[in-house]
Amino acid sequence: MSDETRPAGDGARTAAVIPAAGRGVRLGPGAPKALRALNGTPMLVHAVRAMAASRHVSLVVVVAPPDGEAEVKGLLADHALPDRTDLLVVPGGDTRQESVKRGLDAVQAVQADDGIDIVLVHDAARPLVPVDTVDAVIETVRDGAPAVVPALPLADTVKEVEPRTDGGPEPVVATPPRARLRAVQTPQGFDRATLVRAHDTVTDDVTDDASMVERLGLQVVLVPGHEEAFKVTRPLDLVLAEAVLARRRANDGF
Ligand SMILES: Nc1ccn([C@@H]2O[C@H](COP(=O)(O)OP(=O)(O)OP(=O)(O)O)[C@@H](O)[C@H]2O)c(=O)n1
Ligand SMILES: C[C@](O)(CO)[C@H](O)COP(=O)(O)O
Repeated sequence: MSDETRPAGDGARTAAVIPAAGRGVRLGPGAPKALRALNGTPMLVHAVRAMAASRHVSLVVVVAPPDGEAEVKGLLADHALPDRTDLLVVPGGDTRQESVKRGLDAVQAVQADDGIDIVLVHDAARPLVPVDTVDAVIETVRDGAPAVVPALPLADTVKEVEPRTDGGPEPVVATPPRARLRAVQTPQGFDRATLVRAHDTVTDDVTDDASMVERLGLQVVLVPGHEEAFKVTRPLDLVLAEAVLARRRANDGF
C-alpha cells in the first residue's frame, strides 16, 4: 500500500454503511431507486464512490434490496473503487432502520479485526455528497462528538398543521421560527459503540439515525451540509442530479 492509498493514520478507522434497499416509490415505477442510472452510472455506484473518496473510509457496507443482492455485487464489481476500500454487500430489511441495523451488524462482525471506531450512515439516495462534507463529519466525530449530522438552513418557511386526509384545506397550528430549524442530510457520523447502543435500544421506527442517539440523551451536533448532498426522492431530483454531474464534468473533467 502506498502512502497515497493508506488510510489517514491519525487515530480512528471509519466504516460507511450505505442503506440502498428502498424501492423508491416516490420516484415512480422502475428499478429500485439505488440501481437507477444517473448519467449512465447507477446511483449506488456514485454513493459508494462518494464514501470511498474519503481517505479515512476503509470499509463500505452496502445494504442491498433483498432481491437484488447478486445484482448489486455484480455492478459494484464492474466499477472501480480505491484499493484501500474493502466492500461488503448485505441484504436489507423492510424499513430504513432495519436496513441500517443489518449493515451495522456486518460492521460489528469485522470490527475486531479491522479496528473500526467510527461509522457513517449514508443514504444511497444522496449520491453526490462532496468529500469535504464527508471528511468534516468524520473529523468532528474524531474530535469527540458521539453523533454528527450535516445540515442546512431551510429555504422555505415551515408551517405546523392539523393534517387532513380528506383533501380539504389544512388548518395551520403554528409557524416555527425558521432560524432555529435545519434540514438534515447524510452521511451522519457516529462513535461506533454509540450507534450500536442506539440501534439496540430504540425499537420504534425513526427517520434518521441521529434521532436514535438523541433518544439516548446524548448530544448530537451539526456541521454544515452541502446543497449537492440533496436526496433523490422525486422525478425532478433526477434531473437536478444529472445537471450537477454535467456541471462537475464541465468544471473539472469529473
Ligand atoms: N427498507 C429500506 C428503505 C429505505 N432504505 C434506504 O434509505 C435511504 C433513504 O430512504 P428514501 O430516500 O426514503 O428511499 P426509499 O424508501 O427508497 O423511498 P420511497 O419512500 O420513495 O420508497 C435510501 O438510500 C433507501 O435505499 C433502505 O435501505 N431500506
Ligand atoms: C436520514 C435522512 O436522509 C435525513 O434526511 C432521511 O430522513 C431518510 O429518508 P426518508 O425520506 O426520511 O426515509
